[in-house]
This record gives sequence, structure tokens and C-alpha cells, in this order.
Amino acid sequence: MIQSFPLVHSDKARLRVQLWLVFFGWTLMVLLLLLWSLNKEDAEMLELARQEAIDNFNKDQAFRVWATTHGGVYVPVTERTQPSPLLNHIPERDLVTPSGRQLTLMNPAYMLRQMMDDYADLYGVRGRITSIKPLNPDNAPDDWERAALESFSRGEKEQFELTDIDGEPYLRLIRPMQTQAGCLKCHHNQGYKVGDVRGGVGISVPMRDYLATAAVQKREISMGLGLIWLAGLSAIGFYAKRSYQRLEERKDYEDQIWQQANFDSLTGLSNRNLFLDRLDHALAYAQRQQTMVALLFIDLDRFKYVNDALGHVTGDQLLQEAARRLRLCVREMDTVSRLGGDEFTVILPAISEGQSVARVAASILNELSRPFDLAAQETHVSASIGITIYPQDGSDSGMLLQHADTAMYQAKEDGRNTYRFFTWEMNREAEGRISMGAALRNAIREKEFLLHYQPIVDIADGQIVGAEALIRWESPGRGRVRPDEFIPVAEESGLIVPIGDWVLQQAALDLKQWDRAGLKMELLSVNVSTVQFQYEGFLEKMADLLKANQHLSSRLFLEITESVFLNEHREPGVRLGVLRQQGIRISIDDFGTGYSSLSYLKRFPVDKIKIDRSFVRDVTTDPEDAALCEAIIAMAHHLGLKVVAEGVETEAQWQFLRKSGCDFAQGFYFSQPLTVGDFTEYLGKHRNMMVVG
Ligand SMILES: Nc1nc2c(ncn2[C@@H]2O[C@H](COP(=O)(O)O[C@H]3[C@@H](O)[C@H](n4cnc5c(=O)[nH]c(N)nc54)O[C@@H]3COP(=O)(O)O)[C@@H](O)[C@H]2O)c(=O)[nH]1
Repeated sequence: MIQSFPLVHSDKARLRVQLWLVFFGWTLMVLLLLLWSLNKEDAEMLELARQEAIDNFNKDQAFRVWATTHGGVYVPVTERTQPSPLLNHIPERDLVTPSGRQLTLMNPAYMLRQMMDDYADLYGVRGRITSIKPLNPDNAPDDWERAALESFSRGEKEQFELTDIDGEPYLRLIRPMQTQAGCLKCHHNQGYKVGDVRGGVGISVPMRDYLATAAVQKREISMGLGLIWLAGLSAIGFYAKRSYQRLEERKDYEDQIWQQANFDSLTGLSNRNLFLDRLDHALAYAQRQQTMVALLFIDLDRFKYVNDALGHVTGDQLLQEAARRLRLCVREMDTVSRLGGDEFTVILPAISEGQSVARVAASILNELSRPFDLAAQETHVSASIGITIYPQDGSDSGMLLQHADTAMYQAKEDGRNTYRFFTWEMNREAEGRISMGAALRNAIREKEFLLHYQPIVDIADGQIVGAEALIRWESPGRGRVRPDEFIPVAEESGLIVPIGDWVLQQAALDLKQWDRAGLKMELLSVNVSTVQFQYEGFLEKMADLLKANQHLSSRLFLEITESVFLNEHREPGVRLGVLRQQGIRISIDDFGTGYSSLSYLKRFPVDKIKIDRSFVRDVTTDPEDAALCEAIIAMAHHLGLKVVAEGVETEAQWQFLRKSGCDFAQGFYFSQPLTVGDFTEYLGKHRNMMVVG
């Protein structure tokens, strides 16, 4: 089945995945940036603290080198600066100044330790000397320091760590302490040489302020990146909204296109495209399930009339209402379509017997023959339905549709407002019509037509006053073909226009010959098909004909049928008026058989009516036909029209018409239609003499 652009649904799913990917990608990127920034912040903070530790280390080193170079410093002996037992071997360790002050030599390490303690008290930066072989037990390394000292022996130059000292965070840095010449004063017994790593100098920088500053920085970075993340999210949200909108717009547009491509905008029914698709599916299903499918081809009768007479808006309303009623007649699973114009189809899938199809067809006929309330007036139409059944009437949708059309044509032929099941006999007839159309085309080229003439007799005096031209087709392949057979085909194919032109030209030519022969006739009747009459250039053609054949003036009668009046759109009144002005007279053929509305006789310029031979046939035996003929004659005379009766075959019919006051008569009683030669002879014989008494 044709689907309504399922792509859009997968597009939506794809867009959703894309949006989630963008969301996760963006979040991940911001998180990584945050981590990197926080790490960088930590690294910078550590580097700053390390630098501070190195500065302190350098200062301590400078002092130690200075102190070692100068061999220690004499300081007054106080509680804090007692003589060092480590320097007992130096004779001048203790001195008394001339003023009696007692001084003692303080070794650089000891001094440095004290300075470091002071510095720690004042500024929080702690210093500590660590020895591999400590003389002072305070200088013994802890685990971390020992590991650092071992790494120095492998060539490392520095170790540092973040650690906790007395519950406070510190950066602890340690660098190697190398033996100076002055160091040997105290450490001469330990086997060190100048340049040997003897221990390390550690500096511990308090991290509280650094951490506080870094925390502020990190918070700011986090907030900044958080804001950037949110801005990104709103951009993604905006993009998502726009993308969904665009998808919706595209879907709406595609739905619209799909609707236009598959549905009839006037009735909302599926159109030919969708109809064929549904039919193909129904056939495929039926083939698999071994069931049948019925196809109903429905054509509204008289739609053209309603459309032309009441206007296109009303015609559209009729189609809409017809579509609504059709839907009421079928099941949910059935498909009602409009192929165009007033042609509808119904697919009945999965049927098991023809009876149910006939029931649906009857119900459709019933629905469509109910009056339509259109343009504030009740309008009656009906329908002709052709039915084909798969698989017996065709194996594919094209064949089934063509055969349903053929059956519908047959329903029309059989009087409309009915349904017909397709038969292969019908098909042969349809094929016959097609091949006849081709043969007619050839007949026009090969000039296979001729005219016969039937005399028209004035009932008052029995004189022959004129003739009716009747076409004949002498086909080399088909023999003589009756006009009843080929004129409908010619009308259907439009070939009636060139054929009708030829009839008029030929009749004008024949009349001229009779005029020249002195066989003057008052009138010449020529049949004009409604299709020919309504043809666009008909009036111009008639004007040209009359210009070229002035002998036709006031003598040419065009025999039209009442169906001419039905097409208001073609303005029959105006056309007939123009013809009348040109000197052409109008006769209504087959009067009483069609849609006879007496108002036509009043509304349109008409000269003569011709009572159909079906009424004339039984005038002497059927009182109703007799009454009808009398009424037609009286009414026509009342309206100032002449009356001709056709199909007069007997003396009794002739007498009846004479008594009823009919003006003219035609029929086998006088003569069959004759060839031009025979008719000329006939005219010569009967000229100036009454045909009957
Ligand atoms: N558009 C055109 N239509 C034409 C033309 N020529 C003929 N026709 C129409 O074809 C129909 C059949 O015509 P046809 O077979 O020629 O039959 C005509 C007569 O032969 C027949 N007729 C005449 N008298 C009698 C009779 O006493 N009994 C009887 N059973 N038949 C008789 O009637 C036909 C004439 O009919 P009408 O035209 O209604 O006078 C027919 O409808 C023709 O109109 C053409 O050139 N163009």
C-alpha cells in the first residue's frame, strides 16, 4: 500500500539520536575542559608553592654555604645556644671576650635549624635537615625522606609531595644536601668527602592559602564552564526545536503532496493513482488467498446535463454528494475512488460470490437515484455500473478496468440506471467498436459513404415536397453498414464531424442536380448529430455551406434531437437563432422519445417536429398512441409548428394522420430510402402527381 512518507519518522528518530550525541558530546567536552582546568589550577598552585619552597631552600642554602665557608659563628652562650658537644674537639669552641662575655662556636647546621624554627614560627614555612647518618637524632629521616634520599643517590635532584603536618596541608620539598669542606669539621668521622650527598634539606610550605585561592579559582572556573555548558545546551535545544519544526513542516508538505498525488481534491476519495495501487494489492492478495475481487465502474447518468445546465459549482456539489453516498454503500475495507469527471470505481476485495456484488451495485443505484438537493432545486440523476470479477474477467488491473468500462457502456446502452456484469461477448462488441472506429477513419479517406433519399409527402395534397438524406456506408470489408451501427461509434470518436460535413456537402450537391434537372423540391432534411451540432466550428461551417450553396436557403432543414437542448452550456437557443437567421430551418427528430419537455418548443426557435415512428406504428391499433399523436399535432399547430410523421407504412396510418391534420409524412408506404439515381427517377415519375389519393 502507498505509505505516507515513512521517511519522516525515521528522520525524526535519526534527529533524536543526533541530538543525544550532540548533547553527550558537548557535556563530555565541557567536563573534560573542566577537569583539565581544575588540574591545571592544581598544578599551578603546586608550582607556586614549590617555587616558594625552592626560594626558601635557596635562601637556606646560601646561608649554610656562607656559614660553612666561615667555619661557624660565635654566639653568646644562652639557654638556646649552649656549647655543642659535637664540637668538643675544637679547642677554641668556647671564648670569653675581653669584656667577659662568654661565646661559643655554633655549627652551621645547628644555626640553620634554629633559623628554620624561627622562620616557621614567624611565617609558617618549616625547614628541616635530614641526614643519612644523623649525628643529631632529630635529623633522622622519616619514611618519605628516606625514600627521597635514596632517589638522590640515584641522581634525582628533588622530591616533593603534598602532605598533612599536624592536621594542616603542606607542600613538602626536599633537595640533596651536599658535603661542603666546612661540613667535615663535624662529620669528618663519617667518611664523607666534599660533594657527597649527606642528607637533604626539606622545606614545608603551608598550603592552606594556596588551597583557598585555588578553591576560589576552581569555583569560578566551574561556574564559568557551567554557564558555557548551559549556553551550549540552550543552543542545542534551539537547534532541536528548529530541526523538529523543519521536519514537521517537511512532513506537512510531503503529506500535502502525498494527498494531492493520491486523493481527489473535490471529493476526498482516492484518485486513479491510489485506486490502481489498491487494486493491484487486492489482486495480489486474492491470488495468494484464492479469493475473488470485484471492480465496479460507475458513471453518473445525466451528469453532463446537470453540469452544463446548472453550472460547474452545482456539478461539483453533485459529485461530492455522490461520493458521500457511494461511501455509505460499501464496507470499511472497500475502496471508493474517483477516476475523473463523473467516473467512480469501487473495489470489493475478498468476495466469495457474485450475489453480494450485485447487492452492492443495487444499493449504489438506489442511493444515486434518490433526488439530490442542488442549487436549491431537486435534481435527479442515476448511474450506470459495469462490473468485473477477478480472476474470471481479467488477470490484471488494466484489463479489469477496461472490461468494467465495457460493461458500464453496456449498462448505458441498456437504458441506464442499471448494472451489468462483464461478459466476453461485450468485450467482442467493444473490440468491434474500436475496430469500427479505425474502419470509419479509413472510410472517410476512401470515400466509402453515399446518401440515400426518402421522399417527404405533403399530407394535404399528397405531393412530394422534399426528401430526407440518409447516410449509407458501403464498406469493402463489412458490406453495407447501417447508420444505427456506425453513427454511435462515429459520435464517440468525434468522426461524426467530418462525416456530417460530408453529408451536408453531398446533400447540397444532389439538391443542385435536381434543381438543374427541373425536379424542384421545397425542402431537404439532413440529420445532424448532437455531437456535430455542439462542435465548436459548426456555425462557421454552416455559414460557409450556405454562402457556397445559396440554393439551400430556406430549404435546408436540420433534423436535431432533443438532446441538443440539454446542453445549456453550448447555448442551443443562441446557436439555433443564428442558424435560423442564415435561413436554415430546424426540425426536432424522434419527438416524444427522449427527454421531451414541451417547454423546449416554446423556448427554442423550431420550425417542425417529427413524430417518432414508434408512435405512428400503432396509431390504428393503440388508442393511447393515437391520442398521443393527435395531441402532439394539436399542440405543435398551436405553437405554429409543422408536424411530420415518420414510419408510415400503411394506408390506415396515412388516413389517420390525414384526419388528424398532420402536415407531412414519410415512410415505406411511399418509398424506402433510395439511391440518388433511383430517387431522381422516383421524383421524375411522381412529379406533379399525388402519391396517394
Ligand atoms: N447524424 C446522422 N444520422 C443519420 C444520418 N443518416 C441516417 N441517420 C440516422 O441513422 C438512423 C438510422 O437511419 P436509417 O437506417 O437510414 O433508417 C431511416 C429510415 O430507413 C427508416 N425508415 C423510414 N421509413 C420507415 C418506415 O416506414 N418503417 C421503418 N421501420 N423504418 C423507416 O427510419 C430512419 C430515419 O429515421 P429519422 O432520421 O428519425 O427520420 C436514424 O436515426 C437516422 O436519423 C446522417 O446522415 N447523419
